[in-house]
Amino acid sequence: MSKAVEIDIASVSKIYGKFTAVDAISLKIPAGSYCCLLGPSGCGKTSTLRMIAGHETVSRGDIALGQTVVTDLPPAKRGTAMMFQSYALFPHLDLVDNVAFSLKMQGVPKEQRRAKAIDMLRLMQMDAYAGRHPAQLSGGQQQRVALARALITDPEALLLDEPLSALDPFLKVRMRAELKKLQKSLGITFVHVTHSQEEAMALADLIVVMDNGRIEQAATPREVFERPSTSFVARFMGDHNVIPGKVAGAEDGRVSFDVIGGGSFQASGAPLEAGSDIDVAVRIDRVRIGESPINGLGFSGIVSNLEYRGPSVKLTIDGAGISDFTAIVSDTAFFSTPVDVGDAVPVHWDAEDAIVLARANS
Ligand SMILES: Nc1ncnc2c1ncn2[C@@H]1O[C@H](COP(=O)(O)OP(=O)(O)OP(=O)(O)O)[C@@H](O)[C@H]1O
Repeated sequence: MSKAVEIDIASVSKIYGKFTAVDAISLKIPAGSYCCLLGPSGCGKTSTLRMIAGHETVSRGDIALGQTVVTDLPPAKRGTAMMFQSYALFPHLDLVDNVAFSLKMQGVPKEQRRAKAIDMLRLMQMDAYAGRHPAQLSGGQQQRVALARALITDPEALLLDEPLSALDPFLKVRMRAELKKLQKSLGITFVHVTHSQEEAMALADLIVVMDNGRIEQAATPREVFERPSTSFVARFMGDHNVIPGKVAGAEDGRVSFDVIGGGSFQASGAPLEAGSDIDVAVRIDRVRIGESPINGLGFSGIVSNLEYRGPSVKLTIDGAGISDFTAIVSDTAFFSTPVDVGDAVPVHWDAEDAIVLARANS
């Protein structure tokens, strides 16, 4: 039943009064992919989603679904469906009438729309509850009904605004797996707004990291994790130490840099002019402790905090002008030579795990 379409966002801006919430973004979301718009509160992800849906006007630029430019079309004519954060179910209607609502608006005869609504409830394994009202359902069940209601129009793209935020942590993880399964089985394009890195990593084929109305990086979860393109992405994804410094020199794909008031280090990256301000990202899970640093790939510092996490231990270390440097080491590695808060410890990493990034614009 797949009739997925590519979503093409071309130089789209959203301006509220004098405030630019979305700033000339361009993005192609491949047909049939699961795309997560990810970023902190206020970065413009909901405005972007609402412009795709047609619930918000586009100030500049164009949006196309497949071959159709939808910029000026009303929501119902776009081939998209939207699922809202609060689910927006009608409390006075039973589940069948809730799910059948948009078909009623389209003038589909009662028997036909009820039959389709029951089919959709069956797809979401909610047909046994068809006669209930929303208040008689759990959060996860309400979410399934909201999905059935969004999918009843056979959309080419489903747009989801923080669909898991109302659920408790346990249910969140379960419904997340269901969303992914549903997207795979329907084969349509999903665009899902979230501020959770973990959620985006778990779900997306394409993660679009946004900040201040702009796209910082659009890539697969693995690329975003392994090769963050900016310091903002590295910091926001939370899996890197971001160390500010100044370029001292460069040769053979290595950049030497100095931390203000601290040590001199090396990282991987293209040559940059000496004196340029840079950030360097070091993967927190690739840092080793207890090995003497060589060739500017580590330092000696003092352990300022320890967190035991079961399979791993998180250490916070200060030294060489770097504060709150984080290392995640396996429990086995940690307990073979344990250290305590206040101990001096050498930390070490490989050159390919320290990458030069564009300095954050903030
Ligand atoms: N109708 C509006 N009028 C004026 N400003 C608005 C309006 N809607 C959103 N904004 C502003 O635009 C910016 C982007 O909002 P948007 O809702 O797109 O962000 P978001 O990334 O989805 O944030 P959140 O995660 O908090 O929902 C915010 O600074 C917000 O205050």
